[in-house]
Amino acid sequence: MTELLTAAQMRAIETAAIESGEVTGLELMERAGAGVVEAIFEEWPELAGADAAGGEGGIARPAEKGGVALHPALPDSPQDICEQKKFRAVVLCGPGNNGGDGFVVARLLRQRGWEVEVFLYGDAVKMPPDAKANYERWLENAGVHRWDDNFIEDTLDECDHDLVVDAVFGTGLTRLMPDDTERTWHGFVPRVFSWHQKDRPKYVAVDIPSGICSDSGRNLEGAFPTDLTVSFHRAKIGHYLLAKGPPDGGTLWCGKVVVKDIGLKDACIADAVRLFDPTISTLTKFSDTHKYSHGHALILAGGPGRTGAARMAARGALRVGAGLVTLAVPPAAQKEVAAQVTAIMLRQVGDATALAKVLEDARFNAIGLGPALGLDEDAAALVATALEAGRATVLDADALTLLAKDAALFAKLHDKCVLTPHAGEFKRLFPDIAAKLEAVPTKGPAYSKVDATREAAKRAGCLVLFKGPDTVIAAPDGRCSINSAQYERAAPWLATAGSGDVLTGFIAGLLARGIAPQQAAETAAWLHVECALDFGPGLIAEDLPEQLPNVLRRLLSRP
Ligand SMILES: NC(=O)C1=CN([C@@H]2O[C@H](COP(=O)(O)OP(=O)(O)OC[C@H]3O[C@@H](n4cnc5c(N)ncnc54)[C@H](OP(=O)(O)O)[C@@H]3O)[C@@H](O)[C@H]2O)[C@@H](O)CC1
Ligand SMILES: Nc1ncnc2c1ncn2[C@@H]1O[C@H](COP(=O)(O)OP(=O)(O)O)[C@@H](O)[C@H]1O
Ligand SMILES: [K+]
Repeated sequence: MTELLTAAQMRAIETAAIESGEVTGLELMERAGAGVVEAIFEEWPELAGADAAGGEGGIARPAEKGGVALHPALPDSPQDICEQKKFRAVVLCGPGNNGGDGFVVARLLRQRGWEVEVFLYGDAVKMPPDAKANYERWLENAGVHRWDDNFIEDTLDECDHDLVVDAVFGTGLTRLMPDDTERTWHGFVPRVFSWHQKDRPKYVAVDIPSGICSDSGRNLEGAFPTDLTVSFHRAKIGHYLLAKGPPDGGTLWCGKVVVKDIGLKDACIADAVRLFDPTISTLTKFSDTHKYSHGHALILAGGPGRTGAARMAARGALRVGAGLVTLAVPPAAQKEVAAQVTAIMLRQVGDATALAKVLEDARFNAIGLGPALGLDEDAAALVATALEAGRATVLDADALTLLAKDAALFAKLHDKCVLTPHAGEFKRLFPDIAAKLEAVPTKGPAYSKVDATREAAKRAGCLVLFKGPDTVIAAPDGRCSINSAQYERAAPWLATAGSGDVLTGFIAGLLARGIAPQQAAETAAWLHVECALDFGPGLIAEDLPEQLPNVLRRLLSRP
């Protein structure tokens, strides 16, 4: 599993490496800049075509150290900049070490013969030492434009650039994007999202798009969207939490995330958030004795006309490997369900008393309930009885709404429970936490979906799986992972009616197999996305369980 870091964790790793003497900050910055250039050429090999003919010093410019004034030898109109055609880049540098990385990128591109224009936001005199060293090194052979929103906007509009590098702010973004970057942002958004515009420049973010908070993924107003984001050592949490999309759609701000090794060692970070990837051992844990050793899941169905959700959950539980699955069905819906299922068993459960009777059989070791269960008192009594049984239990949909309405019911949650809210259900269950998440952020690090899910899990005393393309799974003790359906795992067609019901079944099935709640929820969520990717667009919820054998076969044949 890959660790995702916060800015503070990344800074601590960097500081420890520098203090131990194994590397200097300047070396790390050089590797970071080189990593960005390498990633650019890997992503767009056609840009690597330039030879090093220009070389450093290829364009003679008087040196001017220490100042931020517009360099006297630089052209002062976009037309002048555009005069000559070779590979062209604009590098936007900020006042911190992110800007320092930008100066390295600018120098390395220039060494390859590129024409590079650099704009600096902020005061060079106040730059941190490594960034300043690279700024000064750049000034030895070239110049820097002082930040001017209008000039940048016009330059980008009028010139035939191949590349724009955003090195304005990285992990050090602490407050809203400044007003004087606004026009540049207005220029970025339509250009980056006009995907069909031929020959538009490639947009690359150093570490994270400026304006996106690296701990929360939230947009501190005016984020610069990009095609490619190049981060260092480990991806940051913010790369995987979905910021609200730009005005014209929900495309991700980061474009694609590439992580470059800069020679830092792994550190043991106790509370790191992880990007989930399953271990095969979880799924191969088939016993060779009998079906009961693979557990028996009980899925509660709703009344007549509302049994489809539970049937899909039951099918999911069976496909994921529960030894047996029984649907607990109200008498009035018995015929409807019997006509539709074969491998799944049925039990009549008319009320909470009947459920308690069924659960006297200790072989029912996992329960799934909520999808289309109903919201009346009888349904609430079923939830109470299920919780009192103390089994591994996944609660979804109506069960979550019932929990939100009744504090006494909520208090019955225990450490073998898994709650699977989508954003609306999360808000019903944890309105105060959701309000913090919905509040417009004004500073970094901003409150994140990870923070919210951890807080919810602690309050509920059980595992919480907060759904979405960036599903966050947190345990009460703070252990936390993200199951991403973004970037190369994007599967927006998974957002289809009933797909959450199947997820409930996957979790219940894995719980029945004796897998602990956190591992069961993480594995189920991962398999769920994998099934959607395997099937592709056109998917409906019923397809998900049927896709599982293919996914499992592929997983089990992994080297
Ligand atoms: N850590 C590592 O291992 C490595 C890190 N590396 C690189 O360093 C980057 C982190 O550098 P960083 O810490 O200097 O922060 P950075 O993002 O440049 O910004 C800080 C500056 O911005 C300013 N500022 C902030 N918000 C603002 C706003 N809204 N509006 C205006 N100003 C604002 C802030 O001002 P202040 O808050 O101090 O007043 C300060 O001047 C990281 O992303 C990576 O690229 C690599 O070299 C490899 C190794
Ligand atoms: N854009 C998306 N990309 C991938 N998966 C998504 C996306 N939006 C939602 N999902 C997933 O789809 C499922 C929807 O579940 P839910 O909202 O409970 O729907 P339903 O109640 O119809 O079953 C969840 O597993 C959620 O994580
Ligand atoms: K950046």
